[in-house]
Amino acid sequence: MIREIITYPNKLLRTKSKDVERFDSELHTLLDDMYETMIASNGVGLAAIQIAIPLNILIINPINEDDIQNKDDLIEAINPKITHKDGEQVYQEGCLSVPGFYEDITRAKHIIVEYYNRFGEKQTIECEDFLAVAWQHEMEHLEGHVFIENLSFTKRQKFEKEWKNKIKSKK
Ligand SMILES: CC(=O)Oc1ccc(/C=C/C(=O)NCCc2ccccc2)cc1OC(C)=O
Ligand SMILES: [Co+2]
Repeated sequence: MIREIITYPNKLLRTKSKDVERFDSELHTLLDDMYETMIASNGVGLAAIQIAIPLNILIINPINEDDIQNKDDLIEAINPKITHKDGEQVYQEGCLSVPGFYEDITRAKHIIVEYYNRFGEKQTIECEDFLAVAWQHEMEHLEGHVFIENLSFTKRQKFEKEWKNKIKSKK
């Protein structure tokens, strides 16, 4: 089912998530709910903490070259660890927990990640460019960070001002 996505500055987003211990049907339901929730909000990536579950789980469903978000390309990662990163790239990121705000963020260009799939099988993925951005963005959520924390002081001030006006205009 579709769950509520918590948004900045909800304190829960600052939680450091814990490793998954059991690869059971409860985990599978959570993964299915994360997928439904992400797709319903036009997202390409989601970490469990964004639906208030402090577990090291993230999903990424990249859009392919034909501009289709194919479920065949869905990545479900449990207890992921980045084992290697190098290079540098800038990408304009957005986040379902910071709706409507986009900013250029610098991250590693190429990474290697080890993680477990929904059946507890160990996987290793090597990726770069967009997929590397998505992985690093979602992995930051597991550490209790949101992408705007990478902004320079001045850009962060600009964001906070915009965000306050946005929330005021909503009320
Ligand atoms: C108003 C609003 O909510 O705008 C959005 C903001 C973010 C998003 C999705 C962001 C997202 O999936 N981020 C995952 C992390 C990521 C960032 C950059 C590149 C790879 C992976 C969707 C939005 O909704 C629409 C309709 O575009
Ligand atoms: Co995000």
